[in-house]
Amino acid sequence: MTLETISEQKCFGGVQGVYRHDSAETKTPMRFAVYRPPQAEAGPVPVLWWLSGLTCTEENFITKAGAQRYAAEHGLMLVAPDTSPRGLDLPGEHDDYDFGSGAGFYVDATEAPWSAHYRMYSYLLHELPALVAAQFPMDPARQSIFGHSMGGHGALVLALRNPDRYRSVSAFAPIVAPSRVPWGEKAFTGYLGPDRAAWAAYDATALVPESGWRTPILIDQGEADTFLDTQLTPEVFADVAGHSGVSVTLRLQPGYDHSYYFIATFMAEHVAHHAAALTERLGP
Ligand SMILES: N[C@@H](CCC(=O)N[C@@H](CS)C(=O)NCC(=O)O)C(=O)O
Repeated sequence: MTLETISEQKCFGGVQGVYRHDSAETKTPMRFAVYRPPQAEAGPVPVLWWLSGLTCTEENFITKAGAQRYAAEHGLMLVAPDTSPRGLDLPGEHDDYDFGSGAGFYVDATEAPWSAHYRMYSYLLHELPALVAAQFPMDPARQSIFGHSMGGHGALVLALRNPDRYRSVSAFAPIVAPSRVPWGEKAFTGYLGPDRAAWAAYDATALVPESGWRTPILIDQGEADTFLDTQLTPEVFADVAGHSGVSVTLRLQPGYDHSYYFIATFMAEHVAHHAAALTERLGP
């Protein structure tokens, strides 16, 4: 596994890096960002995965969210991947902001031509963790995940389908019921085909009842977010989770919109939420 360093810069005593590798899952070069906290110099540290929303690359989070300060305080590594394969030119791939490039929706596509490359679910569950564990001082036994909007959807789906992999999950303005909202219906039709039965594997609200998820889920949602009622609908997830015995803290934040200004405002609390789970001693 060859890793190319794009940049490395000192940040809050640690190192913010951007890297590129050839992905076996997407059959494209993929970029991702890793923040190594100062504690990583002494040995492996827990890792907190961040998944971004529509139109983002690996850059938005590391330049706008302000998470490095809190990761350094708690001794957590942050990893932020890109949101889709890049460098392809599939038919229509770059036409819309909510489908194709920048909009991989963290699924393994089954519909041609996307199925050959748009395999972000497997990329994030298998390939990238193996690469990061091999190349950086990451403790694979301590992983958590969070994200924004489409990335909140990805974080919830990865966590709910893999409760033994991740200790905690949180989200900012997540898409929680993609099978029922226009962004999700468009993406899932394109990537997974018209059979809605196949969509449930990537729908947090459909997954949560049988997920076996155990730790409290934190969701922050701006009340002035213009996507709230049409695309995000967090109360739908909170209701179903509540009836399934999964604890969800849904915080509606007055005046906040969908932007990284909102994310940055509540970032400290999300990193602390994960740090508590990642540094808790498990077992006897
Ligand atoms: N209306 C927006 C929708 C995309 C959007 O709001 N993207 C959010 C995630 S869903 C984002 O994080 N954008 C990048 C940024 O703010 O840095 C557009 O067309 O660009």
